[in-house]
Amino acid sequence: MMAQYLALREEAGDCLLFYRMGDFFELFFDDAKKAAAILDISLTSRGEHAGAPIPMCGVPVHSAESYLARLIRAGCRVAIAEQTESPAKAKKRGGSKALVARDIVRFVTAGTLTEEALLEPRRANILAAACELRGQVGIAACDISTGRMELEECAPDRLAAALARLGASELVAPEGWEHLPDDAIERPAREFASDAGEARLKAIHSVATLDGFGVFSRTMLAAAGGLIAYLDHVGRGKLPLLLPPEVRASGAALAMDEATRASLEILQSAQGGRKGSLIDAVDRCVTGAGARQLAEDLSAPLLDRQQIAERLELVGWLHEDALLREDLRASLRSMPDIGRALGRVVAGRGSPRDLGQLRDGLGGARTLHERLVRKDELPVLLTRLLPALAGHGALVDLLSRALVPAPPTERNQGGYIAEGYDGALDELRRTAGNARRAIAALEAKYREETGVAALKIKHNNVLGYFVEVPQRHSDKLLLPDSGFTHRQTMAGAMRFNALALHEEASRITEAGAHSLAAEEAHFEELVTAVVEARNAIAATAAALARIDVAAGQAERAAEGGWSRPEIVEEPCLSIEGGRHPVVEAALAVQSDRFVANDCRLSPQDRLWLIGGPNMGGKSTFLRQNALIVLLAQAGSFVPAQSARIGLVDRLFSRVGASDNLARGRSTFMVEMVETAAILSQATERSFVILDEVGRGTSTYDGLALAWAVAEAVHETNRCRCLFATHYHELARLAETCDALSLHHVRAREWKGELVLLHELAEGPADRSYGLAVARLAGVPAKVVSRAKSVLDKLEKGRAETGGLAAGLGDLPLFAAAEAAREEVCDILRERLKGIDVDALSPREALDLLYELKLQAVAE
Ligand SMILES: Nc1ncnc2c1ncn2[C@@H]1O[C@H](COP(=O)(O)OP(=O)(O)OP(=O)(O)O)[C@@H](O)[C@H]1O
Repeated sequence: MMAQYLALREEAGDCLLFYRMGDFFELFFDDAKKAAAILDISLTSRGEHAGAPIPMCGVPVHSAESYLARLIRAGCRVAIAEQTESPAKAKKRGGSKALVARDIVRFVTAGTLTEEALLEPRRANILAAACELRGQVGIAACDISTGRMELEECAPDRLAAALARLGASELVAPEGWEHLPDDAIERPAREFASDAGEARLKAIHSVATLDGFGVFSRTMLAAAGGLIAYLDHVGRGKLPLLLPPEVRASGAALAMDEATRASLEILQSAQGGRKGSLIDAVDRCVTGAGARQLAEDLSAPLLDRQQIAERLELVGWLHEDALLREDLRASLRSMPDIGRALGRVVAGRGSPRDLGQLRDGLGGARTLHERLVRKDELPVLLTRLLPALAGHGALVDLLSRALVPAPPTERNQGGYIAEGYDGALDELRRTAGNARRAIAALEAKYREETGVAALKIKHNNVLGYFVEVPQRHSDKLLLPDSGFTHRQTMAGAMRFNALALHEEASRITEAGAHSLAAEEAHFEELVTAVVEARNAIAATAAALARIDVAAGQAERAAEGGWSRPEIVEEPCLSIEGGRHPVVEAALAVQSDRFVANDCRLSPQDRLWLIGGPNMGGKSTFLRQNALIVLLAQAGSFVPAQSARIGLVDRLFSRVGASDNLARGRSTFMVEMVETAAILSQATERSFVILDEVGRGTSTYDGLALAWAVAEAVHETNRCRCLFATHYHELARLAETCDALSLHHVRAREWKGELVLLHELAEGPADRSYGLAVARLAGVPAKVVSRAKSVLDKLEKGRAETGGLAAGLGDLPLFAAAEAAREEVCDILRERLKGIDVDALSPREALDLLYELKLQAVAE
């Protein structure tokens, strides 16, 4: 056994090995230690290896799923080694000591789950593959629980942002790749071959060319090849559901990098959970599929005004008609998750219950279609979605005729094919039923014949049917001519067989086996019918999800008094009465009111410097505007009285000195790396929020950096930007930057107490209130008073010297300083251009070089 185990262990690689032994999956050696610790089960030992006891732990097969779920959540991957022959067969093959053959039948990994119990209903489960070809990165992503597959291509420096958008549970990449992302599972580089990828996709979808699905680059196909090869590996050759791949055009979505996503807490709060995130505050979907679609929408808001308008039109339509919305949501709520049921069926892990879910879901979609199609003036998006809801009539009828109303999750007991579907099956069931009745009649007959009133006919899995009498009444049945044969003696009872009973029991067993086989055959037929219709079923699931998202957004808008944003081309951002959905919800819990604020950015006034006290609401204001942009471009209503938004191509959010120690960089370093990314990437169509950039270093350095960054954003990037800062000195930028204006969050000191008004006003902040906030926070009065005297001294010094920013007014503007440097370069460039290198003698060339060098240094 050890040799077999070690061979499988080797094959399992870095996965834990679940080694099937009878009714248990056993784990040995380090696997056992690791699993026992994670699962909190006892670690025992069995036998010896190399002179030491072998650590072992195990989990029962029937409850393996919940243990697997915990291991996967803890970041493990598991190889399942099953017995591939029965013990009887092994004995026949190799005698009584023969070892049952075992093989790894499947790998269970975070990205390749299909089991309902292991998946979160409201979250997509993405497996991604990435690789590089000729300087471009290809990414293939799929959710095998629903089969959706997407291919994209990007530059290597966009890889992190693309992966952040996908939020994959598992990522595979070629081993040794220069851009190998953290946490990627390394796979042999040869698996990422574009030819093989293309061939596999064609074979999976039975097409001669992929042109019908879109235009795919070699890079994308190479990534697809890597993805499919990995799926082959984990499924041991059995592929899950894969729908035709879709191309995600680069630039189709609002670009957001990882830091922006994290700081805006879109799908996850800073604490790591869904609670406190944007999606938690906006999700009113009634189906898991709707919630998954919403998460995708929020992760990749649109850039196409037409598409955004179509989504908004549908939300608006459902917003206006509350009755229809409620009705629609009630129907959707009762519908099963057909996308995932389909995924399981196609992966070969479907159950009768999954088929029942498909029947109910597709039937529900058909009813919804009938109801909606009768309405006048349907929104464009809905008219496009509606056809996908119908068209499954024949399949729904087949499933309805074939299945019982509530089919079980297990197939081995049968009983899921409905009566009337198959005459022969009904006959078999009748035979079994008759035999059961005959057995009941036999019991009465035997009682009468033997005169033992306590005689019973019972059944168990070992003996089958038998007659049981109390020990003291057994004499009569033990008589040689009684017609009963003794089978077993128990404490206080005796068990017998009888010919008539045996005959009836055989009839039941035989009919049972036949009907089970008949049901099994019907199950396979039904699965085939579903598999054939897989693309159409997936389209129905997607349409239902999209309708649920829109209805949920309409519901959320009605609940919170949200409005429909207007998306325009010119780079403006006019938000009246904007609110932060998460902060507002948190305040509502404590019955506090959120103070709505306006934001009015335009090409003439595109950078707002926002000052004001700590806790005054600066960060909240910055973020709420970013979130409103994000929601609007995702096609949602927004928490504002009105919003006019110039389409944003990239969204950046930076919070000064946020903690990112996990990456081993100092907070200030992180802040600067992130700021550098903005300065190099933000365009005139971008929207940037910068929250206290520069605060992570000394005052002078911080102020200098904040100053230069604000100037560069104003002069070079020319994007819309909200810049929160504590440096009063920055206010002087308003003197030189004409599209920059000063704002502050208001506060008042009233009877010595600080009152934060959370209200945005024009003009610079008058003072910091830092000490007042410290007092509010409970810093001891003695310390605050000492700070006050230090502050007085500092302020006196500032008044005398002109303060930290003294003299900065004479500094040439960022662009002007840059231009001066450019000029020098231009003179040199001009001279270089004029040189005919071939006409120079070596001596002349050397002289020229000296001259140029002299000029460059002199300038
Ligand atoms: N518009 C608002 N209406 C009501 N309460 C608000 C508003 N904005 C912020 N708050 C409350 O004030 C708290 C602090 O807000 P926020 O973090 O935005 O302040 P800040 O000015 O960025 O502070 P700091 O400078 O210390 O980072 C929030 O957690 C919230 O409870």
